[in-house]
Amino acid sequence: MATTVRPRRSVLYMPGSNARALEKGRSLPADGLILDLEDAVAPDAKATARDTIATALAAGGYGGRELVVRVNGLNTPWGYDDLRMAAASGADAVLLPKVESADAVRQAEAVLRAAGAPAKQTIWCMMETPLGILNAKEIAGASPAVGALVLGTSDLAKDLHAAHTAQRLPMITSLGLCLLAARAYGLAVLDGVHLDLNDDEGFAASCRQGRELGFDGKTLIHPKTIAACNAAFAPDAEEIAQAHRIIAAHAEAAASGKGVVLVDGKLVETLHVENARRLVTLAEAIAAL
Ligand SMILES: CC(C)(COP(=O)(O)OP(=O)(O)OC[C@H]1O[C@@H](n2cnc3c(N)ncnc32)[C@H](O)[C@@H]1OP(=O)(O)O)[C@@H](O)C(=O)NCCC(=O)NCCSC(=O)C[C@H](O)C(=O)O
Ligand SMILES: [Mg+2]
Repeated sequence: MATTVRPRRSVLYMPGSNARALEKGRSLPADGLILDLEDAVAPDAKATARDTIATALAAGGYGGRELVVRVNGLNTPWGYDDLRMAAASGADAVLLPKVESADAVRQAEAVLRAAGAPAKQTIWCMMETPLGILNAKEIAGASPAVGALVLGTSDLAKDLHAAHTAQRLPMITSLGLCLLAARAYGLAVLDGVHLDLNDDEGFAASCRQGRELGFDGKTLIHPKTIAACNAAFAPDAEEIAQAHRIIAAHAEAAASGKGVVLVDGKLVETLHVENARRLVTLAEAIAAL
């Protein structure tokens, strides 16, 4: 199954009610920006924030950053208007909050398409309730329009009555189920936010853990965390060099009729070459940003 190679190392939430943040997003080194209408925006500010986001996206200037609008749910007074604005906004994707079923995805998709959303606009799903996590597979496969699963570990911890711990053990089952569902359907998958902005060490550890688990990147709440996140989710120079060694050694072995070869003492088969190619492609995409 094809896996995305678009870099999504760092994806920053920006409250739609904060015009300064939306302006700042044009120059921040995040791979993606989530222009938020949901939890970061107070009820009284929702309608104004919707207009602010529409105006900011129409003005452009965001370069190659992937632009995502997080809407309110269709069970709220704002959901339909949010989806209609997002459909016409030029955003690359629309992020649905608290998704719990394939039907919820299809209902939102119908509203988007009726409002003229372009076919290339994808749907991202917040995975942040116990029922949503249990239905991760049906949500991931709900429609070809689904492009990514995004972990909402704050809402999830609340609903699970779980603690935010350094090792994130209370989250591991949910993270794993979402990763399985995303990879099974060839989707991108992004880790949740780290809430403590004074905890650089804990943030770095959660990035490392997220990458080791297989996440494409992490969602963020503050610009000061972007650089560390980008570094954590990018292959480093040694990984890239090793990937090239694997590709070259396997090609040489194949030319002499062998299917396997040792590189740095480790067995290399076709599957390792596929992984090495994915890594090199990602590194090239990052370098091209
Ligand atoms: C957390 C904040 C409220 C802190 O804001 P502030 O006090 O303004 O921070 P600073 O003074 O340190 O800001 C320095 C400059 O950076 C800009 N800034 C800050 N945050 C952002 C941002 N997110 N995007 C863009 N720019 C930002 C400030 O404007 C300052 O700029 P300058 O004027 O040039 O000095 C704030 O960071 C914030 O609001 N963060 C986002 C919060 C948010 O979106 N929360 C909702 C998403 S998280 C979530 O819901 C996850 C999920 O659903 C779940 O359940 O887990
Ligand atoms: Mg949430």
